Amino acid sequence: KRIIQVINPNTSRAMTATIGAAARAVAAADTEILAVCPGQGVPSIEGHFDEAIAAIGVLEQVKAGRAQGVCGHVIACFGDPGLLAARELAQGPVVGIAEAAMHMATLVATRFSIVTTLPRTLIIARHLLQQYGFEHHCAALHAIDLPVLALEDGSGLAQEKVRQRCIQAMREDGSGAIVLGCGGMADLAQDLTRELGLPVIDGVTAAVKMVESLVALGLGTSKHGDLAFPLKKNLSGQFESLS
Ligand SMILES: NC(=O)NC1=NC(=O)NC1=O
Repeated sequence: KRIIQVINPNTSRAMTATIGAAARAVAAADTEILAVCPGQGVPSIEGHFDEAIAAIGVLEQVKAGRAQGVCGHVIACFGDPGLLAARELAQGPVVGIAEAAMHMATLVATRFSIVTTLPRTLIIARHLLQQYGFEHHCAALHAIDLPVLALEDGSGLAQEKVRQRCIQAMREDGSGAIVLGCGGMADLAQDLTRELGLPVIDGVTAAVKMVESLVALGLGTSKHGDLAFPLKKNLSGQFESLS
């Protein structure tokens, strides 16, 4: 059995459970999913400040996962917080859910739309599109204008807003696929794909299958160059455990 660590970078246990369940639903029979979140940090990630805080928890979880012998890691927040830093720490592959969903969307459609949570996180998705080279593949970005944790409040309001936004995007954007822009939306993709009749892609499940593929191909994070293990130095205070 191989173990894939799926890290929810925020501290919401309910969202960690949603993410873990989505990952397990697609994992191969010989893949065990270890769904985790930081013990301390930020309850939801909705901006640059939250991402900076969450990145430390991601690194701590990657280090813990390595000690537990996981074969790869998923960063299950649509900002892919701490992705490159995590790759320096990791031996196995590290895949963020934004990059995973975007890559998958480009394989099934010439252009895709993104539906995410708060408008202030749209710039983060735009930055990732530029960083990953997908800005010409993304036709439009939309926000449901609800906070991330509205997805876990049990009312179904956020889920209905996501559905409405996806229907609008399908009608107006000229996109062939839609990317769900939050780890907490992971359980919506299959039903929306079926109802709307176009690929609605969740990054958690996409990332799990990409990590399985990378591991199957013997591809871990390259340690040749800038993703080599961090330079040895004395980290102080709360960062000592990351040495
Ligand atoms: N755009 C987002 O909603 N990003 C996210 N914040 C979280 O806390 N989890 C996400 O996926």
